[in-house]
Amino acid sequence: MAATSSWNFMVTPTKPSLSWKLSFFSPLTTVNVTRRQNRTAKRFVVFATVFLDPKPTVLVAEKLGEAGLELLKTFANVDCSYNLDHEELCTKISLCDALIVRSGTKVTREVFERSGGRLKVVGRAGVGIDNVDLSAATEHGCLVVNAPTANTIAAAEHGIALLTAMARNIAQADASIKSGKWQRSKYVGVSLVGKTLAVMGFGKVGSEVARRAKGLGMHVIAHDPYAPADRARAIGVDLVSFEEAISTADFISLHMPLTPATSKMFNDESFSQMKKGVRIVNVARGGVIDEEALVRALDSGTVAQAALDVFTEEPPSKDSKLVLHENVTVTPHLGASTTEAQEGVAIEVAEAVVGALKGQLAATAVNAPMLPAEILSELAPFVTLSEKLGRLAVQLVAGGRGVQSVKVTYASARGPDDLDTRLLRAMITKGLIEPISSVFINLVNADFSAKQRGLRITEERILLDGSPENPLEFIQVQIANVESKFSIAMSDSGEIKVEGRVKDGKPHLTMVGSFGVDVSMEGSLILCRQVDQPGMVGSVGSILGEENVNVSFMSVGRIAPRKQAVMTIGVDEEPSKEALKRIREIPAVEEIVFLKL
Ligand SMILES: NC(=O)c1ccc[n+]([C@@H]2O[C@H](COP(=O)([O-])OP(=O)(O)OC[C@H]3O[C@@H](n4cnc5c(N)ncnc54)[C@H](O)[C@@H]3O)[C@@H](O)[C@H]2O)c1
Ligand SMILES: O=C(O)[C@H](O)COP(=O)(O)O
Repeated sequence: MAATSSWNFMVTPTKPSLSWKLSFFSPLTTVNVTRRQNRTAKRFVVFATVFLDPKPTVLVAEKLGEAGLELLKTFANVDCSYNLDHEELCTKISLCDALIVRSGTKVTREVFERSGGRLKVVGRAGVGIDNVDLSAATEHGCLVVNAPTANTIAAAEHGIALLTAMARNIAQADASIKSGKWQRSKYVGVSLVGKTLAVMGFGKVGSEVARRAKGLGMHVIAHDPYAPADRARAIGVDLVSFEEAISTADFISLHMPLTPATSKMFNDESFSQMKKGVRIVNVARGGVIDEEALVRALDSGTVAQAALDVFTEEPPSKDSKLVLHENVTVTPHLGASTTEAQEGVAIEVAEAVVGALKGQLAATAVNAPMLPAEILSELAPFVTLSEKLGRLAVQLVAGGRGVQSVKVTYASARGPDDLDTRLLRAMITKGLIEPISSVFINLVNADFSAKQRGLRITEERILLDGSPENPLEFIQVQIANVESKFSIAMSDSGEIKVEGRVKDGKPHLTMVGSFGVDVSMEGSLILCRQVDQPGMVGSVGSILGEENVNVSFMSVGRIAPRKQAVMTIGVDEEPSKEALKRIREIPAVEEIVFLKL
């Protein structure tokens, strides 16, 4: 399928509404024309808006590099309004075809609602789209594009800047001398050379931090259950388990995305496993740290110092104990803020926005539709099944050599010429990559993104007898050379294996490892391996009930009565870590895993 084939996000010419828009004179000037004013004026406005100024209007709501602005101006009217409050943004938005922001502007559902359908593209000049309501964007037919690569080096350099500044008390000493003091003995620092740095998350930024830290003479280890071990080895870094990384490091630098699995990953329990006097840098996302637990760890001396660029809430409150702590160095989310990176993201996002306004599908599109409706109708449930199988398989990975080798098996009665698997492969890739990374996958970038991460996807077909009426009988996804958090998920030949089918138009999980199950793949799942005995459904169900987690179904499959069993529980809400811990502590429970579909 061609990348630019018909898709839903197209820009239509400006239509004047009751509030007449004089886009001919100034893109964002609104003039209210009363009904008593003469018809000629109205006709002129309509003519001017639609015919004399066919250019789309782009609202740039946060400072954007000059090169990006120039590029936008070749194609659109550009309005740079950098300090709009939410109401001002909502008021302006109905006059705009595209909006460009960084992380400081909240693009809420209300923004899409009040755009009255005119807003067609939101460009995020950076990686994270936590500030954009993606579901609302998609529901309103608005494409979201980002700039995922241009600020990587800037973020890595900022990580190193914080690491060295923290070790030598630069910020504290600077403040001290400016307040008239000369405190040489108070600000004796620690050396970096020969110390162990644990890089948590070995993706684009993490690997660049590791490379630079090696240059400073540090011993660098990394934890990333999904990164290819050979890529780490190539720059002299060993991939180790979470426990080994945090318990052996003198310095810890965080570079994983904020996901349900990484949220508050650094908490009382993990701080207690760290070396006393450890130093922590965070240029990833504030939410990966339990900030109250970090204050406790700093007060007790478990953590000697922290250097933070990102916070759970930005800006943090003025009386934040963490920010005001004397052993903490802070910057206001400056990781991407270099002249060079901002020029880079400006060009990257401007190209994507202009392309989108022309109706092209950018490789950096975050919520792009995967296929035209006519093809989707037959494959739709298999498309959903593919993504969910990918999501499920990757969430079962615990470590090993990284997610490098994935085999997909399609069982179908249709011959290879009648079944184009490109879309299904792209959806499996989406499912495998998105839960663990800051990259968003669409049909254009799926194969490239997989290759860039060192992920090799091989496909195999099983030709079944029978009627080719159904496109596919089942799809199987296997990840080789990894360990699993749920031992049952390992097949007899040592891969993580999940298999699914479409039943009554809905995706169903039918196999986990070599264990047959049959559950609808909706919401989220808890898989629980246990000794088969009476009362288990009740015990688990009541813990979830007490935690206000709604159960959509529970099913138990077992090898033989009173032997091993697997309970599959569908849940509408995400159980807290505490709830999962309580279930894990039920004596008959052997292992448990929560999977977000
Ligand atoms: N402070 C800033 O201004 C700034 C700038 C750029 C990026 N960032 C942030 O830095 C982070 C990393 O960005 P990136 O571009 O390198 O992303 P990336 O997707 O290239 O890398 C993220 C890595 O984290 C790994 N990972 C996922 N879950 C993990 C887990 N549970 N434990 C350990 N590793 C895990 C992934 O396998 C991947 O290799 C993101 O949160 C991003 O938003 C911040
Ligand atoms: O997600 C990102 O790209 C970084 O966190 C940078 O955000 P910023 O563009 O607001 O500096």
